[in-house]
Amino acid sequence: MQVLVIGSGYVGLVAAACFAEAGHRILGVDVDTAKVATLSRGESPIFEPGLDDLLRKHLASGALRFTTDLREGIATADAAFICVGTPQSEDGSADMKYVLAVAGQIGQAMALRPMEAKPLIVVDKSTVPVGTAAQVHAEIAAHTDRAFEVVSNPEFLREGSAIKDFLEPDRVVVGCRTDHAETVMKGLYQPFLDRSGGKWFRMDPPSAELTKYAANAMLALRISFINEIANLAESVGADVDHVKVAIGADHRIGPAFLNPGPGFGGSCFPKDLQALLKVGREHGQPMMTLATTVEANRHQKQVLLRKVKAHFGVKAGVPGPLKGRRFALWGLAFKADTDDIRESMALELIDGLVTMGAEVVVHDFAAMDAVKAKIGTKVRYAETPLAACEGADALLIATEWSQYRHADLDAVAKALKAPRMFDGRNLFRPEAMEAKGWIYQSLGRRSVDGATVKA
Ligand SMILES: NC(=O)C1=CN([C@@H]2O[C@H](COP(=O)(O)OP(=O)(O)OC[C@H]3O[C@@H](n4cnc5c(N)ncnc54)[C@H](O)[C@@H]3O)[C@@H](O)[C@H]2O)C=CC1
Ligand SMILES: O=C(O)[C@H]1O[C@H](OP(=O)(O)OP(=O)(O)OC[C@H]2O[C@@H](n3ccc(=O)[nH]c3=O)[C@H](O)[C@@H]2O)[C@H](O)[C@@H](O)[C@@H]1O
Repeated sequence: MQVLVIGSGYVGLVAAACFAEAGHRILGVDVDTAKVATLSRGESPIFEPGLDDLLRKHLASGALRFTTDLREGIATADAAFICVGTPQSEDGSADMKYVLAVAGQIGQAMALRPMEAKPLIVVDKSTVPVGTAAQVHAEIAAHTDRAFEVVSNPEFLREGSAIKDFLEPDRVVVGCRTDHAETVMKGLYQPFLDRSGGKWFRMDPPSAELTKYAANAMLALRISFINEIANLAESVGADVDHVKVAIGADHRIGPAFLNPGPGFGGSCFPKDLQALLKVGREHGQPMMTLATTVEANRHQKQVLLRKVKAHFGVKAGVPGPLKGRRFALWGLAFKADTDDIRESMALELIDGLVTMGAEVVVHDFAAMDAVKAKIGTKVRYAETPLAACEGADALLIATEWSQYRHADLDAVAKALKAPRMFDGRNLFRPEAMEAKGWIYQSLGRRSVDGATVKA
């Protein structure tokens, strides 16, 4: 099949590369000329494991090409995927201006399609509020009398494992009204479902649109829940590692996605929660669990800072004890295996520490450039995890890069002024740290220096 993928960000690039891998001919489109030039040279503008290889492979084979002009591919395309951003507007709702702009461009370009061509399947893959398929339909129809159908096909990939998630999906959700649309979509996705044994769900477009928000909201809620259990575990002398494994063994709960952390971030959970809250308000259906999840996450994003302040004896409004101290910070991305720092808790931590007069030396395996571009010389940047620790009063861990888990802790202890760690990802076990003589605080387990801090 011939497919246009409009928007070459995390979702569009991964979709383009994976559809090319499945044997389709893909034209990737982006308004950003620099990005298109980079991509056309076979370089990925984002860090995503496995993406570079697929891009290079299919640029070389000719299955994949990039352009700034969607008109180049519209005449012969079977489907056009809209994968542009839907950022948060000031009132919390999803900003639809990029999606609707693309719909308008598709509408205008439709004149290039032969009258007798099969209906173009226009696919909303961006995360969009319920009713968007109808809006996109109206926008395209305003410009053309050629046949098309708008389909909702939300994307569930995670950054850092995006290629695998796309090639081996748990499920594919397609909101469509006709069998032709379902046939085209199945033609694209069946190879992936064959590989993963994933499920196919056909439904109406509004249900597909709501499915996406419901999935992200449920996951966000789950994380906030385990974070609260972790905070409570510290206060009552329980160990969240035991609790999460035991509750996860109930098949109704399941073991995945139950790791306490320093608050969820990223480009999607925070904005999608706000968008769903807004939809609820608009329809007189307050989403109370979600409002609480947002609050709980705001609180959780301060968890490491609270622990540091308590440990060093910062009293309310008197930041003195942190003035002049140096902290090593491992991890800047909102999670491991990505360069994405959108809504990353590490940035809030840096802010808090610097405001109180501390110096922060940071390290990350992929997100240093993004942080440099955002906050410049507010922090110092270290080439290696160990270098970040030289002369620091403590090591803070915000991102769970596996390399950190395998670091030489004896060398790290030597580099620090004192072997002191605040671990926001529970990379190590308290007993092991105790045996090595560390002062160690983590989430939902006992503190090794005995100074358990209320979260
Ligand atoms: N990042 C993720 O992990 C996931 C994102 N999503 C959703 O997918 C959508 C896209 O997200 P990302 O890929 O992260 O966004 P992104 O911001 O990385 O990429 C969007 C791309 O669209 C391009 N663009 C904007 N207007 C355009 C136009 N008129 N024509 C062509 N290109 C245009 C931008 O230049 C940019 O390269 C959002 O709605 C997001 O919520 C869904 C699942 C996962
Ligand atoms: O709509 C989206 O954009 C995507 O949002 C999330 O994917 P992503 O944001 O890439 O990352 P996740 O792995 O879900 O992590 C989100 C946040 O939750 C945190 N998290 C995750 C899992 C966990 O057990 N504990 C935890 O604190 C992560 O550290 C991170 O800050 C969803 O998992 C994807 O299914 C969805 O497609």
